[in-house]
Amino acid sequence: MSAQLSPSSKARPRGAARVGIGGPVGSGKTALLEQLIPRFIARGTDIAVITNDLVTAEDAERVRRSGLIAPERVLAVETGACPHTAIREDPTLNLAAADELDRAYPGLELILIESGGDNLASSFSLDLVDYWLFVIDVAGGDDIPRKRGLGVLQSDLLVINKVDLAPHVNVNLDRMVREAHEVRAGRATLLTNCARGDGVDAVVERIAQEVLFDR
Ligand SMILES: Nc1nc2c(ncn2[C@@H]2O[C@H](COP(=O)(O)OP(=O)(O)OP(=O)(O)O)[C@@H](O)[C@H]2O)c(=O)[nH]1
Repeated sequence: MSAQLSPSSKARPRGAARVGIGGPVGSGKTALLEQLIPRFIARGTDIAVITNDLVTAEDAERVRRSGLIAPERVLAVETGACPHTAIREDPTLNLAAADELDRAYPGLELILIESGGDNLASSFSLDLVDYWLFVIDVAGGDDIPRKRGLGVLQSDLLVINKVDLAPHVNVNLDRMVREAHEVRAGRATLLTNCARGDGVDAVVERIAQEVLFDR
């Protein structure tokens, strides 16, 4: 596919599409990233990654060490105390990192930007991303969709992760999904087990269709 067909190309004629991955602390954002990277590489998508951490580059180091992607294609943004500032109010650091990747890799098609772990109200600026995922997990409780956090309501794709844990934490998955559909006004919701990779192909497919326009 050509990145010139992506929505991002309208704003940035030669740039890669930019996809945000946000969500509460520990919901599985990095685990999802680690499942997405090999799938996009296998389908021939030219990708790079930006991770956001509070005061370290821990997530970036984890992804670099994983061997899933060339380490130089993974940039770290250190956000300080407020992870959401760097993806919403003032995304300057992330924009600079994404521009740097665009310059370094002229054929780049997709940049995955993982936010630091935050709360249910976090969201991405559309100046930074073309599309964003919000990752919650069943261990946080099946009432999360009912709490109507901004991430749950407004993300382009809601990912409910750790479905394998549902029986162990007394979560009624059917009800959780139903309530997610109710509050999201038709926006997509997908279920994953990022420890095993279950459900991740559907996430890739969704991004390919909606961001890369590549079926
Ligand atoms: N059982 C189970 N564990 C998972 C799943 N996905 C992630 N985990 C585990 O959950 C923990 C947190 O996962 P991470 O990927 O580090 O979560 P994160 O959202 O990136 O965390 P922060 O960056 O600290 O906000 C790790 O111990 C993962 O192994 C899943 O689907 N099922």
